[in-house]
Amino acid sequence: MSGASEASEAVGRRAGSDALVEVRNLKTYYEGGGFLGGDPVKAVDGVSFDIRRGETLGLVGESGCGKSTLGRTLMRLEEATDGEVRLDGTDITTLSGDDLKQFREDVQMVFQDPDSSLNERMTVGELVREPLDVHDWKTPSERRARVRELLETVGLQEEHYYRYPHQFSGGQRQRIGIARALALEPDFVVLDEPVSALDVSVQAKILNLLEDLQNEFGLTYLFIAHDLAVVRHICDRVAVMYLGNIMEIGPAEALFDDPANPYTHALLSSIPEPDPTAKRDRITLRGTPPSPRNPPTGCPFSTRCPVKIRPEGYEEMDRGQWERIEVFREVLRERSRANPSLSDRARALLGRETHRADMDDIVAEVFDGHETDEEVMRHIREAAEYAEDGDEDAARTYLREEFNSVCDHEMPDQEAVGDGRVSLCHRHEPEYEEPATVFERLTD
Ligand SMILES: Nc1ncnc2c1ncn2[C@@H]1O[C@H](COP(=O)(O)OP(=O)(O)OP(=O)(O)O)[C@@H](O)[C@H]1O
Repeated sequence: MSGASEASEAVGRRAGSDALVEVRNLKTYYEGGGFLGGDPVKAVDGVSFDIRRGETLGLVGESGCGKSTLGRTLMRLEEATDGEVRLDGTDITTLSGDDLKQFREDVQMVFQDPDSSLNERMTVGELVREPLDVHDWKTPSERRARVRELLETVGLQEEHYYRYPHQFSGGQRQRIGIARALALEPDFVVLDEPVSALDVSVQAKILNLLEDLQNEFGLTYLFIAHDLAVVRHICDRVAVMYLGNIMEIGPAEALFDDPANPYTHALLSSIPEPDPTAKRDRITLRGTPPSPRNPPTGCPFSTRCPVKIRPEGYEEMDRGQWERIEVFREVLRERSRANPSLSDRARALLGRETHRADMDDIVAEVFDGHETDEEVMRHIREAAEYAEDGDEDAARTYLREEFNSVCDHEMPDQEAVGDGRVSLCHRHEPEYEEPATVFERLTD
């Protein structure tokens, strides 16, 4: 069995058999557009998880990590590149004809921005009735009655039927969006940032409504959000996404109280602490995520991980020095990814110097004013020379070999880490220290 399918089996066993949605090794790539094509954007890059009947699974992560793409793939609004999505046991990635039509009744999506998802020229009644019309649901008079019932269910009044969306507040417009989503009595609803565009006071009302509706109709939710406080409040379990991968998934309380994965740790560390006297390990995340066109070969988080496993001989090096080496490697990665401008290429062809940042300047920028071991500086200069000669690949390979870490070149397995949680990190393997232990040392 391959590593990926073993992980999938493990995820399935842990989630039990009450899963409504089962996702296995799902990938959604956007083909490189433009004249020259290029590498695809690996927006979702091999995720496996279950969503149990009647639960709310939160999906969190920084902007661009693939949350919406994952949600849209589960809805068949994007085509999966590989892997499986089963809804109630049926793989939906290959459905067509009547089966696809039935699927479109069973699943619905609520969007962040009610303004852009509601046609301003339709009345509220027409908007809520539209899905019923499209699916030829029962008779016209039954549809009208259903719309009235739905308006009441989401807290709108019957007289709103003939009004237009622009006559409503943001919260009311989101209620219209929710009524539309519920029209065909779905089992599974993807809520994509459903309250992010609303005032805080309105957010709470919409969240309560969503909870009430879930209890009343036995709905299963995937709740996509960047606001971790909202997620903690409303979700039973949470999945933390980074660069197209799920880094950690598990019950909300356990995951928030005692994050197992270094990325979860760093993400939670960015939430302001309500009690300023409370002790919380603060870790600032350096840099930005790598491009999903060109993700790291090993662990997706390896280029920014504060507790990355270090090679022999570097374990005891102080944090600042190790971080500067990591920053220098990051600069080289960025430099080799950045396309030289046309004029730079022309100058290079003519044998003239280009305007790309001089390597000596970069080395000085990163290392000057800090104490660095002689031996480390020798390696840095050697790599800088390769880069200066235009061979960035050789520079990167040189540094990779010297500062080699398992995190750089091997994808970790999904490991069970207690309390029903699964986390993607080499540090859960027995020969390494757990992330929490290293974090504690770093923040002492
Ligand atoms: N239609 C598309 N074509 C090409 N690339 C896309 C497309 N849609 C999204 N992407 C890219 O895929 C990656 C994941 O995007 P996605 O919108 O799924 O992330 P997200 O986590 O939902 O972000 P946000 O929180 O900002 O909405 C990003 O790099 C994005 O630029």
